[in-house]
Amino acid sequence: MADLTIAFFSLLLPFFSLSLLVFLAFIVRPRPVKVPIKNRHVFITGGSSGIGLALAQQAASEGAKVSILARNIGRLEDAKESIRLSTGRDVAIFSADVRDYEAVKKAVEEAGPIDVLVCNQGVFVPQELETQDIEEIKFMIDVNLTGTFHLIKAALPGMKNRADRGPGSIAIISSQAGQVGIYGYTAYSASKFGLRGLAESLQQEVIGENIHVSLIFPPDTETPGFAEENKRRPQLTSILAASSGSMKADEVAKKALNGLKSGNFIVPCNFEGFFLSLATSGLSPQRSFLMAFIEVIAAGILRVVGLCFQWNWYGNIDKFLGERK
Ligand SMILES: NC(=O)C1=CN([C@@H]2O[C@H](COP(=O)(O)OP(=O)(O)OC[C@H]3O[C@@H](n4cnc5c(N)ncnc54)[C@H](OP(=O)(O)O)[C@@H]3O)[C@@H](O)[C@H]2O)C=CC1
Ligand SMILES: CCCCCCCCCCCCCCCC(=O)[C@@H](N)CO
Repeated sequence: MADLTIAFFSLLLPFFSLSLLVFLAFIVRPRPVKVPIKNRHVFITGGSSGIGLALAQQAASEGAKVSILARNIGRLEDAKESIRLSTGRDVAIFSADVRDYEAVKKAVEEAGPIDVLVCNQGVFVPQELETQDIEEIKFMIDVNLTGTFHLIKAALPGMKNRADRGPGSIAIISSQAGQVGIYGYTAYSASKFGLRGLAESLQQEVIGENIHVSLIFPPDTETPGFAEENKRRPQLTSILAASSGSMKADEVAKKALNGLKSGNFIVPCNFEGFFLSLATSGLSPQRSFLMAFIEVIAAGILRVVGLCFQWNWYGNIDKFLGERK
């Protein structure tokens, strides 16, 4: 018996692991790719604040030609000035509301063919569904989800005709609330989960054009938008979201930029996010056979870890509701 156990661990286990690795190396699709940004046109929505502004700053400092889009022209001008001061480079600014398809189309056409489109604009007003206004629910779906449809549809014709024909990228900023539902985020989570369906389907449609889709999943991030959110966030939302800690906008932007340059489909931003992405890998495309290997090996145990998180969250909800009664 002991001999068999030794044989299993010393011979069979390495053999099976190696076979799995080789198998995955052959089958993972799409193939790995690198998306350069130097001297290329990077178009970032929501680029006047928070994560989008940090992205614009970093892309500009890496030598990209950057365009940013948002509604408020004053804040766009401030962003342009601060990027010029910190990087010495000029960014083009476009004022438009992503909910207005014609306005988006006009801005995108004026900006010229895009190599890397970053859909980062987003609004988040957490509240329990029962008390949240229908208008606010639609607002989140319209800006976060429908707005992203508008952008991609407007940008695709130009992207297909991009000057250098090199690998292009469409990067979408989701949220960890787009990987797991969290109390107070019914509308917001729905808008962010929707982006995943959009991204998974879109990747199959644009792979033939050498365009690569990335979905970025940040945890709570210190931004002007987050400061606003905190003024009215349900306490339970904050308690559950704290399971994943918080990051600075610069750190998230760095992860997002590295993720899209590596052509990764799923881009986690922190330690917890890495495990959350493994636990929710589902049927998403995976370019790296090593990551695919980790996903396969970790699947069972991560389901147990995920259930422990749910146990903890429902415990918190129970406690909180008990205290309120
Ligand atoms: N901060 C966080 O905790 C987290 C944020 N995220 C996501 O990251 C993204 C950026 O968030 P963050 O940096 O915090 O946000 P901010 O609120 O700081 O900035 C939002 C940006 O989006 C623009 N924007 C908002 N609405 C529209 C619109 N209708 N049309 C065009 N532009 C618009 C804003 O400009 P203007 O108002 O002038 O239009 C601004 O430039 C969002 O998608 C968010 O969901 C994900 C996880 C965590
Ligand atoms: C199996 C392993 C599990 C690992 C841990 C899971 C932790 C999940 C926490 C989810 C937090 C959601 C924060 C959303 C932030 C956001 O989008 C708002 N600030 C609005 O912008």
